[in-house]
Amino acid sequence: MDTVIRVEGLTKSFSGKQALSNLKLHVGTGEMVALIGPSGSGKSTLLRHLSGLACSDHGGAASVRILGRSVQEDGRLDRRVRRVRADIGYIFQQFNLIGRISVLGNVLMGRLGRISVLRGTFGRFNAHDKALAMAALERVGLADLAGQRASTLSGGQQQRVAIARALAQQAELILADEPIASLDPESARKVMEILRDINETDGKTVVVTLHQVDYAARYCKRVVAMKSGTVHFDGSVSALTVPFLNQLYGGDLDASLLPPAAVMRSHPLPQFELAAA
Ligand SMILES: Nc1ncnc2c1ncn2[C@@H]1O[C@H](COP(=O)(O)OP(=O)(O)OP(=O)(O)O)[C@@H](O)[C@H]1O
Repeated sequence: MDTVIRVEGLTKSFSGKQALSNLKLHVGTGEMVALIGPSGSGKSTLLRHLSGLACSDHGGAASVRILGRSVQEDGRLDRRVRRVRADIGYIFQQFNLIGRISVLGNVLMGRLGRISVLRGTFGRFNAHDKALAMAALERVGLADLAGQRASTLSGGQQQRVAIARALAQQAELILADEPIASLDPESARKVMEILRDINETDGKTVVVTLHQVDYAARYCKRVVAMKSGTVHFDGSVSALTVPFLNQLYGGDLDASLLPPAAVMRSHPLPQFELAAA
C-alpha cells in the first residue's frame, strides 16, 4: 500500500500554546480514517496542515508529504503546493459554498485547480468540466437541483454539493473536517454513506474528523484518536470501548458525542452506552 499522507515531527503553536506536538501520521492509499478526540485536541489544525492551509513552526524537522509530494517542510510551504492541493478535496463543517451562485456553478469550482488560471478567472468551463460536474451531482443525488441557487438548499444538501465539488475535482484524498457536525441524523447518514462509497468504489483515501464516535465505528476501520496535539491512539475502531473513550475524552465525554436517540434505536451500538456519571 502506497502512503498518501506522511507527516513527521509536526509541531504548531499559537501564541506560545502548543496545538500540535511532534505529530507523526502515515495513511495509506484507499484507507478511510476517522480522526476523533476532545475539543481542542488539534484535529482541525492537523487537517489544515495536511492541505497547506496552515504552516508548522520553524525550527523543527516538520514535514508533510501528500501523495509523495511535499506540502511543507520545517515551517515553509512548498512552492508547488497549489499542484498538491488540486489532489486534495476539502470538506468543511459549514460547506463553504457560494450561496448566490447555482449548485452546478459551485461544483464547477472543483475544476479550478485542474484548468488554466486564465480559463478559471473567466469561468470558462468546457463540456468535459460540465460533464464531470453533472456526473458528480448525479452521484450525490442532486442532479435535479443543478440550476438552483446553492443558498436555497438544506444543510445536508449543501454538504452533498460540497462532496460533489470534491468529486468533480477528481481529488485523490478527501479531508472532511466535521462534515456532519451541523446536520440532522438522516442527512449525516447520507453524507457518511457517500464518503464511504467514494472510498470503497473509487478507492479514494478519506480522513474524516468526527465528534460522534459511533459514526467513526460505523463507517471507518481505522481510528486515530488525538489528545493534546498528539496521536494518542492509532488502530482499529474495535478499540473504541467505553473505558477507552472515558479515558480519551475525560470530562468531555457526554451524551452530545452520541447520536440522537432515533439513530440509536435503528442502529443500536450497546458498546457505546455511557457509564453512569
Ligand atoms: N487560528 C488559531 N489561533 C489561535 N489558536 C488556535 C487557532 N487554531 C486553533 N487554535 C488552538 O489550537 C488548539 C487545537 O484547535 P483545533 O481547532 O485544531 O482543535 P479540534 O480538535 O479541531 O477542536 P474541535 O473538535 O473543537 O473543532 C486549540 O487550543 C485551539 O484553541
